[in-house]
Amino acid sequence: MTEQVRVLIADKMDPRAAAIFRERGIQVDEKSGLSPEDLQAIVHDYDGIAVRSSAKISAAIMDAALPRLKVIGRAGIGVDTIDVPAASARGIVVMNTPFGNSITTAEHAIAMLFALAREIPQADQSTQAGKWEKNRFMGVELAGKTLGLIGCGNIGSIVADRAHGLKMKVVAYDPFLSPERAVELGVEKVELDELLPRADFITLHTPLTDQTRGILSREALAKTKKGVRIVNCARGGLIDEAALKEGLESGHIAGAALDVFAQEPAKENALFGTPGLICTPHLGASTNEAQVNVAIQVAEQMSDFLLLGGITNAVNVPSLSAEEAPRLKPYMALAEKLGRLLGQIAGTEIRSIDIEVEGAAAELNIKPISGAVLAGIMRSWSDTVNMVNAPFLAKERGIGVREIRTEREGDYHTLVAVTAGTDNGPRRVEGTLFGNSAARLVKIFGIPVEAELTGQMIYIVNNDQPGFIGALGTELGENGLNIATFNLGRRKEAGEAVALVAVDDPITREVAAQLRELPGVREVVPLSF
Ligand SMILES: NC(=O)c1ccc[n+]([C@@H]2O[C@H](COP(=O)([O-])OP(=O)(O)OC[C@H]3O[C@@H](n4cnc5c(N)ncnc54)[C@H](O)[C@@H]3O)[C@@H](O)[C@H]2O)c1
Ligand SMILES: O=C(O)CC[C@@H](O)C(=O)O
Repeated sequence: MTEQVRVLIADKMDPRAAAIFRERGIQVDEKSGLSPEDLQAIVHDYDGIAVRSSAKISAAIMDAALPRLKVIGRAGIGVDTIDVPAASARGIVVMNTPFGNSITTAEHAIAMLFALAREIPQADQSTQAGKWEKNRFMGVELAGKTLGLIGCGNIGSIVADRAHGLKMKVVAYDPFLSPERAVELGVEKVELDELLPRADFITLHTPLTDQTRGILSREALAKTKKGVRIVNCARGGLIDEAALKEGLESGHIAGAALDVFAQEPAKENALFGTPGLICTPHLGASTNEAQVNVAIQVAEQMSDFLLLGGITNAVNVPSLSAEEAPRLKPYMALAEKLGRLLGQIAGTEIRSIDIEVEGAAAELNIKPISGAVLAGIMRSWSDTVNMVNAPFLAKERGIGVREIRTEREGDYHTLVAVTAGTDNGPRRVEGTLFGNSAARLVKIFGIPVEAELTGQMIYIVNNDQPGFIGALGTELGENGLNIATFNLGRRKEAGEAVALVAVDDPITREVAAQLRELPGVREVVPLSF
């Protein structure tokens, strides 16, 4: 009986997420606000964890969730609350919902621009305090001003579009923004050192990475125009908060609007109370529309993965749509078996792996096929490997991986071939699908052998000589091993031959040793699939 798929929603999320999981037959628990310790104590029961930005998913939580946890879904964009390298190393897929809250967050940034320009929160507070300080609040217009965008991806480009509507001039610093895209967006692509002194308003829209941490450092802030106003609705950590405070106090910076902070939740912060500062508690994505979007999207994506194997918006593994998944499934099974065979018979350290797809297979997404090959090969070395962590493990071990696609058809309408580069030369196995679904080995180290790779098998290399098959059958029979299938191939008459024999029970070391003693036998490897 297959086990019930279970998902934990570990943060406050729109109820539509839970409804979708249930509709798709997944059992779901909703437990937000748990301490890391409490979360760690319960995660082992779940195949998936869905989060927003409060629940932090550390390596320790993942370890407590293994071996069951397969996917972590982020109902939002930033995955900085999830230890993604740790997830990759453990074979756990991490997915986000990259577009669901972009408009909402861009609108929050624009709202912050207006709030800064007209000191709306301060004026509101003063008015409601009965002060009527009409002369205290003298604002600036946005029209005609220069907006400096740091980061011009999904959200940055929406902000640019809205800023154009407000008649602002937009300059953008983003090393990954192509000149063509900049033209399309109507923004002037500039270096950071040019943006800082030119911008009347600066708004940040980059992820927090080693390159962007402290991008508005003390030195950078010192280069800004006097009277600059700064908005951060991206990530805390992009601005040096102490330097920002000094800039606000000295009057060099006229205002700063922060939705995000270096430490969150920011219940205390040295910046609080500084003149010109406006804060919101990480509300960028908090609209009904955005929360419905990301909740639906994360639940659909996680369900597709857990139920169908489809992978969308994963940040640590190539995508595989729910439509592609059924077509790729038999190929991935074939690829995994070829890898598994090669991993067991390569005989020495593997230094490189070439994965070739030919004919019908060449029309498919090759990444999942190569991931399955690598997982198959490495399963001989590790129980916890899967197609998510296999590419990382290969890289870690210095194994070069190449993917080769050949459109033409050879002897088979579809073929997957895997060549392992070893100190003993290349070791190549080839396989096909019969009837588009039945995985079959068709060649092993250049010798044609047609075999289903299944269950317990023995791989034997021997001299092609009379009497060998009889002797092998007798030896297996005397050890109580029933032969399920027997597949033979030879390089040439009286030359090197191979046998792949499926048996009903596992082959012990002793039996393998006895088989090695048979006349003409060169190599015996027990296999399991
Ligand atoms: N406040 C919120 O609630 C909220 C909501 C949604 C997103 N966010 C955050 O907003 C940020 C932007 O999200 P997005 O969807 O636009 O992401 P995105 O990936 O579409 O865009 C990020 C842009 O930053 C650029 N970039 C990367 N490194 C850079 C560098 N060193 N210097 C300059 N630019 C660099 C990238 O090229 C890319 O164009 C993310 O940090 C995300 O987590 C916050
Ligand atoms: O879930 C939230 O409220 C914040 C989301 C935001 O930080 C994101 O990166 O998408």
